Amino acid sequence: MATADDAPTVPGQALGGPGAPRQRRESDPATAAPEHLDLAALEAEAAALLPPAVADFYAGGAESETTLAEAPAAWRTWRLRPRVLTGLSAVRLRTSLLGSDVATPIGIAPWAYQALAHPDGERGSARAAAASGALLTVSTSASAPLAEVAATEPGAPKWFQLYRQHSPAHTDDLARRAGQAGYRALVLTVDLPVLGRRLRDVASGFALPADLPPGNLPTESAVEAESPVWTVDDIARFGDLSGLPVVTKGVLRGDDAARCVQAGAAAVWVSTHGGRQADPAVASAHALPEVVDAVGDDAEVYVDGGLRSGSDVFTALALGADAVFVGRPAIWGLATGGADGVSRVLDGLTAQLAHTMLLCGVPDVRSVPRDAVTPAR
Ligand SMILES: Cc1cc2nc3c(=O)[nH]c(=O)nc-3n(C[C@H](O)[C@H](O)[C@H](O)COP(=O)(O)O)c2cc1C
Ligand SMILES: CCCCCCC(=O)C(=O)O
Repeated sequence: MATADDAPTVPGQALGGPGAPRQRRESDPATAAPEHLDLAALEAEAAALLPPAVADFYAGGAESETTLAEAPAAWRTWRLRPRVLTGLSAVRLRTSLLGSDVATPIGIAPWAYQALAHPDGERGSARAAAASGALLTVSTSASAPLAEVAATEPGAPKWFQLYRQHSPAHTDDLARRAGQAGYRALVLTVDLPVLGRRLRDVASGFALPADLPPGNLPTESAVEAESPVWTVDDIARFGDLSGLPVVTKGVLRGDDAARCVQAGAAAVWVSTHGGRQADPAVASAHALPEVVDAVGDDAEVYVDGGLRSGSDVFTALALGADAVFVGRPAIWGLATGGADGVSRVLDGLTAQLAHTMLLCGVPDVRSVPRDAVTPAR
């Protein structure tokens, strides 16, 4: 049996068809039958386990929550165009992102304060990503220090997401330390010049508990607040400081994507920040083609937002994404099952992707053809 870690292909026979093995190994998407992952049930389970204000902080979006609500539905405005009679019986899931080899094109998006969801926190996400062969993006607002998360499964590829939050010196220091700690890319989140108005948090009075570990907060007692705004010049500056390729996360327009790449970004990440920033904003599923066209072959393109099934992931790859990332599904996995829960989500989605590829006659995640999807009529 091919596994995610030692072989690039996943045979179709194992993907829940007649005679498919029921026994499941972590890190082996070939044996994780698609029906084993029920994200709606997982979401409900997580909401019931978490304190209501924390559950709302994770689930919520900004303003009218239109962007949040439309994100999953926007992927379903595309339809698959299966190719038949291909003789395809195995698919390749392994790919390379900014030079790092991964077993699946589905990674974990940066999300803040993971210790609020489960004691495993960011270290749990790191273990899960390593077990599933997936890329992990670690937030500046992590509840564990960046070096400790990097040292958890040190051989597994991780990227560090940078926010400006405190003093300029502290931000520079985080970028330098991310490079030294072994992160393989620096992700600048550019869609948060100011925090979105999250009305659920206002209503619940959500505040971080006093005993939440400080993570990457500065240690100095007097800390000035820094404007979170980035400019295009920061792409080269923070690339130099960290020694890492820079990814700009939160791009929704082709012209912005082209500016990022011109300024030195190695990749552009299409995102609405999970509907937590501008609202109502264009859905990632609709912004992606414009960004892909603008970037061409000059940089990699990733996407997140509302991806909830293997066919959603397949659609994103067909529209030109090199990889996708999930936020809330990883939160639900961590909240309900710690590191193992996150792995189950990653493996389940990867198995669903493999299943869709087999159904559509597409052998390789690195070259899903654009004509494999069409707008729904
Ligand atoms: C609770 C929560 C915390 C987040 N924290 C961060 C963060 O620290 N940095 C960041 O760049 N994006 C953050 N995001 C946005 C995610 O990286 C990602 O863009 C989004 O969750 C993707 O949409 P999805 O949740 O529908 O998969 C956060 C999202 C959520 C839901
Ligand atoms: C400087 C802003 C911190 C934001 C915290 C995490 C985040 O991105 C979110 O969406 O929430």
